[in-house]
Amino acid sequence: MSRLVVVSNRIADPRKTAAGGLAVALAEVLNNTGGLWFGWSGRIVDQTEVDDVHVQQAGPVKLAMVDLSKADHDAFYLGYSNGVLWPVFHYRLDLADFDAGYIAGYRRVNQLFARKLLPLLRPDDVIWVHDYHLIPLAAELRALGCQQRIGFFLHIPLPPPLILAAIPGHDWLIRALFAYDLVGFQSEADLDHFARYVESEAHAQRLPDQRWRAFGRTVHAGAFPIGIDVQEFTELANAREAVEMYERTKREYYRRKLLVGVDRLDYSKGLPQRMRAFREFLDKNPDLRSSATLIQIASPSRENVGAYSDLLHELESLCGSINGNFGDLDWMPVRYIHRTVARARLPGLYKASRVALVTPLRDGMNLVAKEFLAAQDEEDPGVLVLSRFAGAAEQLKEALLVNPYDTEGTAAAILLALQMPLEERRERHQSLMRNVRQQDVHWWCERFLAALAEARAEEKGTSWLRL
Ligand SMILES: O=P(O)(O)OC[C@H]1O[C@H](O[C@H]2O[C@H](CO)[C@@H](O)[C@H](O)[C@H]2O)[C@H](O)[C@@H](O)[C@@H]1O
Ligand SMILES: O=c1ccn([C@@H]2O[C@H](COP(=O)(O)OP(=O)(O)O)[C@@H](O)[C@H]2O)c(=O)[nH]1
Repeated sequence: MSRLVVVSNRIADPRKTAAGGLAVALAEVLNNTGGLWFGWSGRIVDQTEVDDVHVQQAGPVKLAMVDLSKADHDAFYLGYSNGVLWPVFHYRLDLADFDAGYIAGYRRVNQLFARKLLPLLRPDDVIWVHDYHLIPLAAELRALGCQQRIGFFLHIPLPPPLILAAIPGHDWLIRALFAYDLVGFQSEADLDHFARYVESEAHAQRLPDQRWRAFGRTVHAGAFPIGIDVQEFTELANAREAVEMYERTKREYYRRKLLVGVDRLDYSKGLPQRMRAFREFLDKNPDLRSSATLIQIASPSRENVGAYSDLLHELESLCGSINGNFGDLDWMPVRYIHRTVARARLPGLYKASRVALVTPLRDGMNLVAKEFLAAQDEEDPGVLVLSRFAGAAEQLKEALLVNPYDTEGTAAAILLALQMPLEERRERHQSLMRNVRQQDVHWWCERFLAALAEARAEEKGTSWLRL
């Protein structure tokens, strides 16, 4: 069996449960193959100290990490990855900062990753690169002579061709994808955008079996929706921290029906739109006012990127005005928490809630939607209100699907969710859980790696790949 090499910007120690489902799923394959996980250490150091690779053993898995200088981190992570690619890939051209200096930092860090990874590779390794930070990595590796099989998975959406084409140098970026043997997306919609882009902008030829040929190379592409580790999450739900959280929340809110939202504080998550919909619901349903409370966890994220601090102020002001206008001495409609809540406690909060509001304006997948479902008591389950623009909506069709831009429509769905009879809640939850269980993170991992094993690198030439 070939050794698996995973490359991602962030690395999580796969032995720690707090690391999450992705780390657990990757840990399983990495453990079985004595694999290697390569990425950024999370440390910012002086330019003169950048050269070292820190290697650490985590059970049978080797973690290899590089540090970044402040200039590289700012241009690569804050600048190009999160100031250009993140907003554009989430359809937010208005928030993109096309500073010409960022791309050089993005290329520099991808070249650094390639240079540092190459000596650690073995001839029969299979390499799996994750996410938008590392799109040109395979091309950089190929330029250094790397012949191994390389797959890429994009965790965020891929927008339609004309949005993608607004990125200066978009052709360079997408051409770099042809250095991979397999490119995976979260949804059929993303795959369709890829096909349309490469056929119209790069004049790629569509071949049978989801293969596209351009720039003298053939790439396989497919939709591989990511799931959660249901067993790991169930164990987390039965552990002390989650049980305590459940009991405390139930005790504190025994007179209320709880709605819950758990998101990074990110403009893609539709938080102001969600608050406006909740305000509309309160406004239209005065009789239900004091019986519904929304707990919104907004976990701090990318605070050095301008668009994120604007969002923070907008959200704080909305929550303040809702509580000011609708609250009473014994009831606050919104409990807004601008802090990261430990993953171990979340199942307790989900289980204590009657409704989850997962209403992003765009989302690659959204794992919170699946975690909420997995944490429910199947005899008395809560209801998932889900944006039709989350990748998860392609799979979770029995949720209450909403358009988050439609304030009245979302407010109506909140009412429906709060009043849904037990029988219907059970039926919906049962069919949703069939999907969550079947298409879990192990299914995702196995399908991607099986497709990568089958994907034949049809050309070994590398000269054109010099980006
Ligand atoms: O590393 P950060 O900048 O702090 O951001 C955290 C992660 O956010 C993104 O998550 C995406 O992947 C999820 C799993 O596939 C998916 O459910 C979600 O819809 C996506 O937004 C990002 O893609 C990761 O690289 C970041 O580490
Ligand atoms: O305060 C928080 C907020 C989120 N999460 C976890 O972070 C992940 C968020 O993943 P999702 O796919 O929903 O969105 P992303 O943040 O990756 O865009 C989920 O596993 C959540 O349980 C957490 O542990 N604590």
